[in-house]
Order: sequence, then C-alpha cells, then structure tokens
Amino acid sequence: MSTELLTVKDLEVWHKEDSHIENIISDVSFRLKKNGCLGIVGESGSGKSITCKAILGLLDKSFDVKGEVMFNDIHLLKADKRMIRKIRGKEISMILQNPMTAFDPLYTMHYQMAETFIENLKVSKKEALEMSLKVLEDMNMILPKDVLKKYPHQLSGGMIQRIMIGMALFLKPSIIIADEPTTAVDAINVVKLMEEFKKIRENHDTSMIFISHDLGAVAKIADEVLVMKDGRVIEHGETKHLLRYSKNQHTRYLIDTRLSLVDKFHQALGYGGAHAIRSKRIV
Ligand SMILES: Nc1ncnc2c1ncn2[C@@H]1O[C@H](COP(=O)(O)OP(=O)(O)OP(=O)(O)O)[C@@H](O)[C@H]1O
Repeated sequence: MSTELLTVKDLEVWHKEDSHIENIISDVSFRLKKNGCLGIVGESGSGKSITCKAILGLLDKSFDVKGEVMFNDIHLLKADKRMIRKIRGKEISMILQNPMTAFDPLYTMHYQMAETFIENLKVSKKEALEMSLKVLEDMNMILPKDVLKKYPHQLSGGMIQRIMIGMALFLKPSIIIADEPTTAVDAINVVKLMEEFKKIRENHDTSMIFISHDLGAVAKIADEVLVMKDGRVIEHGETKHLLRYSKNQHTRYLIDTRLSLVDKFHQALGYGGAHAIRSKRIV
C-alpha cells in the first residue's frame, strides 16, 4: 500500500491580468508521506505560499493552475468545490501566515470558533461551544473563558496563532499546512510554537507541510526539504543530508545566511559563534 498522502506533479501557476499572462510557479513536484513532514524554504517571493494555495484551490480566478495534485485518490485540481471545501475543513488544514486575517474582527473568538466546528463537524451549537473551550484548555491558555469572549484585535498575534493551531489539531486533519506560522509571533512565543509543532508530529497522526524562509526552523521539524527560488524547485532532499552536503549555490546561500545570523546572536551573547558549534549542530 502506498504511504503517500499527497502527490503533487508538475504544478504550474499562471497569473492573468488584462491581456498579460505571467508564469509564477513551474515544474513543482513532491510527495508527502503519511506521518512525514516536508519543509518548503525559500526567500520572500520564491513561490512557497502560492504553491500551497494552488494545491488547496485557494487562489482566485486571476490564477490558472495546471498539473496533478492527488490527495489519496482525489485529484484536487479537478474536484468540485463542495468536495474541496470538505477536504479543506476536515482533511487538510492550513495555518496561515498572518492569523489575524483568518478571523473576522466583528465577531468574538467564541462565535467564530464555534461556527467552524458547526460547519466542519456538524455538531450542535452547545457542543461547538464546549469544543472551543476545550481547544483553549488544550493549548494551555490562561483564563480560557475570558479569551473566548474577546474579539481578535484584543488578543496578541501569538495567541491567535496558537488558537488556530489548536483548532487545526482539534479537527484532526490528515495534513496540516503551516505557512510561516511564526511570522506574527515574538521570539519567546516562536520557541513555544515550535514546541507545539513538534508535539503535533510526535503525538498525532498528522502529516505536515511546514513553510518558512528560515532554514533553522525547518531543520528542527522537517524530514525532507524542498528549496524554492523564482517559482521553481531548485533542490529537494532529506533535511540533514541537504543541509550538510548541498552543493547548490542558492541552498548554500540560505544555509550561510542562517549561520551568519546565529553567529551574530552568539557573538552578542559572548559565545564562540555558529562556526564553533557547526560541527555539533546542523544550523
Ligand atoms: N495576488 C497576487 N497577484 C499576482 N502575483 C502574485 C500574487 N501573490 C503573489 N504573487 C507573486 O507570486 C510570486 C510568489 O509569491 P509567494 O507569495 O508564493 O511567495 P513566498 O515565497 O510565499 O513569499 P513570502 O515568504 O514573502 O510569503 C511572487 O513573485 C509574487 O509577486
């Protein structure tokens, strides 16, 4: 039996504006194994988000998507909208880069979380409200009942992000796609969030696509990495092997940029720098 949950083959994305058509993504292919974690790295604008949105049918009509995207036996690019919406809610959850945009500022967290559970799990309003509280308790939020009464802008980016992760987990999807999940979060909460993601990998039967421009974050969690540049995959391989032995100039550039950041950080703290620890750790 195949262990692949998601197979993407020759994905292309084109953007149309008036009579102008521009190719944004080409020849992207990868496989996500059951219980695996694939990291997608690349600089800003390299095509990481558009690739994942294309897979989930989240791009608007100005985009044209070609290729093959198989989730189990379902061709996601050919599936009807109802089927796609069902898969997006229950089977594949996406954690967005900017979590604030995922919630409506006009409604309380309680209302919005409950709506999601009612729609995706077909539960009663009472059950949905209980589930919302359970999500916050599971994420170890302080005063969860108070948090539920708040509007999105009354919470920090880190809290909203943790709520999104908690909701994604509660729905027990087969795949979680996390798009730069640490962007809106301060440094201390980044560490906590990364722990949360590691726990997902250890305790849940969930596969993951983890998108980041930060190779260090990806190295902590992904077994395989796809490196993107200008809308194309320039390298793909097992994380440790790629970080240690890649000869690709751009991949090396991403690794070295990361190392020089770590160097600066360690020098500021009075340590020997990343080069001193390079032999022990990967990045
Ligand atoms: N709505 C849009 N209309 C037209 N082009 C777009 C749109 N969104 C993104 N693009 C283009 O698609 C390319 C890939 O963008 P994408 O957002 O996938 O990059 P990314 O690697 O996720 O970057 P970041 O890390 O900044 O999110 C870029 O060249 C970008 O300009």
